Amino acid sequence: MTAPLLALDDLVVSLRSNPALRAVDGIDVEVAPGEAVALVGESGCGKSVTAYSLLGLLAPGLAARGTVTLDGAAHDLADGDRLRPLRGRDVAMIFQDPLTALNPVMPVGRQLEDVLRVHTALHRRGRRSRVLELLERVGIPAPDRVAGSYPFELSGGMRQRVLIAMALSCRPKLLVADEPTTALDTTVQAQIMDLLRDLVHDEDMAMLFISHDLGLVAEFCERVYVMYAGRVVETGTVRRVLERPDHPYTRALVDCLATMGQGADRLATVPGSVPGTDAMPAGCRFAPRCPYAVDACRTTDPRLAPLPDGGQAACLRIGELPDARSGLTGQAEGTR
Ligand SMILES: Nc1ncnc2c1ncn2[C@@H]1O[C@H](COP(=O)(O)OP(=O)(O)OP(=O)(O)O)[C@@H](O)[C@H]1O
Repeated sequence: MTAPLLALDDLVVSLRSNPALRAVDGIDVEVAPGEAVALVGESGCGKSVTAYSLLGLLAPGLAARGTVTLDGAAHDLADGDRLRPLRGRDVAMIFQDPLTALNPVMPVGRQLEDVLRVHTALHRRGRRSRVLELLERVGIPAPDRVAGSYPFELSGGMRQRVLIAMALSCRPKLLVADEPTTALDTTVQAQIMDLLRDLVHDEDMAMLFISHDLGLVAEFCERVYVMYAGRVVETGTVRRVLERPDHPYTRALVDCLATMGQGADRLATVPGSVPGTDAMPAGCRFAPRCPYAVDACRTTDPRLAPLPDGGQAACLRIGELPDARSGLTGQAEGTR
């Protein structure tokens, strides 16, 4: 791999009230220039906390440690304030709910101009025309009218486009997108995903895409990190992970996707739930929900290890599990 654009090294995020409790527990993530990489997992696995850490935007009750290296320059993640200059300039983020990220009492054009004033040397007229150019770039049909609108006057899809324009305004090298389409209906969701795909391609921007939706990840990303209970449990190319998921948790997620593909009328879910930071099981954190778990899984904490066909997974029973393809529909062995 070429030198990564982004490397998160041994990120740990703990609760200030009790540092023994960890929302993220020692993960490494790399993104190459121009690459679209996903963090995937159910709600509560630590995806958002990971993204916020690298932008120095963690909630006050949480503390990060570890290193982020961006374009060759290393930064200590413990010092969120020092990460601030990276925001907007090198890394931009778009959020789940665009309404909370926009100022409700200022027209969106002015908000975009403000970002340009802080981060560029453009003069007033230059900023004005750049705002219109950016709004046009993100597919807003009447940029002049939209620039003068307040956020509440725009639809959810339009607001997300405005936020994407804001993220693009300083030509960041990396776009972090945290569930950017969750709040939108399906048609608009597809339009926003198409827009993001085009931008990543045309602007040669890298993307860290955060989602619980393996289907979106499959369409959109090249590599994936599957997170469970604050850890990365599997990583590899999206293609390999979807076709031959190795970790039982990834298999369960892929299974849900396959069930939905077969026209299930309910959203398929993995039975059980992700443990909270104060209830992490000993041994493998997925063992209580894992159909393949044996006694050793409940006492030994598995570490990521290379897989024969590329990527890595953290499971004691890799190699003993049934073929992943049959694992999609097959039953677990009677090994409990
Ligand atoms: N401010 C906070 N204080 C204490 N614990 C937190 C805080 N924010 C998140 N957590 C905990 O950290 C863990 C990871 O949460 P996180 O929001 O990163 O998960 P996620 O995978 O992004 O889920 P979602 O898709 O719902 O955002 C969870 O156990 C959560 O309860």
